[in-house]
Amino acid sequence: MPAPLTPRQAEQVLRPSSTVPVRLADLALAVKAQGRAAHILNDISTSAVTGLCLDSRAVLPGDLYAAVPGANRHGSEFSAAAAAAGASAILTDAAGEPMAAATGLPVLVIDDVREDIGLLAAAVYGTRERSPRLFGLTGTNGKTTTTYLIRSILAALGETTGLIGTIEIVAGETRIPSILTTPEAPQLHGLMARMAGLGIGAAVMEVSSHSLSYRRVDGLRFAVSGFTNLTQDHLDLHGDMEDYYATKASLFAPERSERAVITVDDAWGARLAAECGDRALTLSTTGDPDAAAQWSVAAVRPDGLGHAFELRGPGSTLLRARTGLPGDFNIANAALAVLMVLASGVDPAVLQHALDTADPLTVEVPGRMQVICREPAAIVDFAHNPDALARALESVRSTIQGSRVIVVFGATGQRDATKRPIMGAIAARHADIVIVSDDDPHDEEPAGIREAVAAGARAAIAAEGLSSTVMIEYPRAAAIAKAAALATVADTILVAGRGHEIWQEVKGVNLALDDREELRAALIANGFTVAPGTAPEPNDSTTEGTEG
Ligand SMILES: CC(=O)N[C@H]1[C@@H](OP(=O)(O)OP(=O)(O)OC[C@H]2O[C@@H](n3ccc(=O)[nH]c3=O)[C@H](O)[C@@H]2O)O[C@H](CO)[C@@H](O)[C@@H]1O[C@H](C)C(=O)N[C@@H](C)C(=O)N[C@H](CCC(=O)O)C(=O)O
Ligand SMILES: Nc1ncnc2c1ncn2[C@@H]1O[C@H](COP(=O)(O)OP(=O)(O)OP(=O)(O)O)[C@@H](O)[C@H]1O
Repeated sequence: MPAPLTPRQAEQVLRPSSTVPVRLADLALAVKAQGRAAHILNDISTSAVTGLCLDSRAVLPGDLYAAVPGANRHGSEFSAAAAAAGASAILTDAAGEPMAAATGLPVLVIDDVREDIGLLAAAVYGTRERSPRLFGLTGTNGKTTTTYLIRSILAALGETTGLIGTIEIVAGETRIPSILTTPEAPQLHGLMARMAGLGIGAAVMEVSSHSLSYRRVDGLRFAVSGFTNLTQDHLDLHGDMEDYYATKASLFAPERSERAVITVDDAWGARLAAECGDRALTLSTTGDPDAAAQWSVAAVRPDGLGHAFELRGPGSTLLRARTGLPGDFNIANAALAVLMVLASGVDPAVLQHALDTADPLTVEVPGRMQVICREPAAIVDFAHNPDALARALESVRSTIQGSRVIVVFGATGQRDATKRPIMGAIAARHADIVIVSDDDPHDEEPAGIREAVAAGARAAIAAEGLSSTVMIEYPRAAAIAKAAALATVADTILVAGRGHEIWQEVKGVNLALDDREELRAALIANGFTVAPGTAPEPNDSTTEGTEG
């Protein structure tokens, strides 16, 4: 496995090949124009910057290093490191001023760096003038899958599209694994400028609730934003569902998103649609004839591993589509992708032609309902919250008499602990054999996490009279091996929670672990024939494109 790129190498490949220097004084004026204070220390009238960066470890020569207060440290503690890396100036707040000024570099001091970081990143990279047409996806589940589907439809329409999300960042020939689902504002604006420089006309990105909380998408204007669904997740950050909703909903503010496509299958979607008014297209995927939506999924029928369906819109508008992706929820993702492309202004007849001729909704999404073997059916999926796990388990249940569902999963350490027993109970309800193992324990003791998940499963079995069996197996590779050893050809194995991930973090150490590889090897060891891998994966090296 090639070594991961260093933060500086990653920064280098995600930036535009050149930028016009921007004077610090002009950046100060941009902040003041918003009615906020700004002053410059150690100034020389020619102070100018060619990039913006939030991390001293990624600073490139000529950058403005943005030193923000974090959960652990104030970024100004890294001022000297940023200066040593070649930063031309530092952007910080009053608390960061002394350490930043001590470097002798010019320092732009403003009240709250995160509040203006989008504005400043847009100014440094000129993204207000030149940026790809942007599609944004938010919601608890389905963002990654839907971004791949949109990109695939746009490719079928002859368009090259950039991609930013949990799995990877793709900008032309550059393709690198992601650190964050939604990068920080400076990197996003740099990427937009890079893509524009490469002649990439559209970009599709996941917008996490963290990114909205941390103002990472500030200064971007989305042509179309889409909402998948909202169920429990990230309550460690948001505290309650109301805050989680309000954060997600902020993507759809008129100054941020021109158009919206909102799945109204849950009450949160219905509320968001009401708040968006005319800017939103609404989508119902439940088959409920009384659903109040402009577009609805109808005439669903199984087609290979996936489904064919119709999208019925206002008047007699009709689009026919099919997706080869397993899982009922992928109908919803596919429908949302189609409508987002439609909402971007593509002619319905042209879109229908692309859907009919290129099968764009059958693209493989790494680690999302990824089929490793057909007999037994063995699937790796990223489901790592209660709703996703329930829906993934429901959708893999075979109709073969006597077939069992075996699930392997765990829960992440140092994240929303309330999910653990809930997910255990869901597994006990939907699977016959529940093998509880580790996810990313991070710094938490793994035994306690496993026990909390298993306790939820056992409690559900006792309370609901379920017949499922619960066992604890670790490390995760052993749990996967156990599942393969227990399986017969009629059974289904679902390895849930880690999807495309290739590193497991245990107490600060990254251990190589790829569920797909472990599952393949375990199945082969038990005499089963596995499906060949099809999707090329991003690796930790990158090919750079030529800017046009
Ligand atoms: C909880 C969270 O989101 N934290 C983010 C936050 O970190 P922090 O406040 O702890 O930062 P800190 O460690 O105190 O450091 C303060 C500042 O010093 C800088 N620093 C730090 C060390 C150094 O050597 N040099 C340096 O410049 C840091 O870049 C930071 O700006 O600011 C950092 C700088 O941008 C982020 O990298 C970091 O994301 C961490 C890595 C993270 O794991 N975030 C996750 C939870 C996240 O955002 N996830 C969502 C998806 C969630 C989902 O849907 O599953 C995402 O969009 O990725
Ligand atoms: N529309 C959906 N509704 C419910 N569950 C879904 C939906 N789409 C996908 N899932 C489930 O959620 C998992 C994650 O899917 P995906 O990566 O597409 O979503 P995501 O929103 O990007 O998730 P994350 O933010 O956690 O990366 C899938 O592996 C699948 O189990």
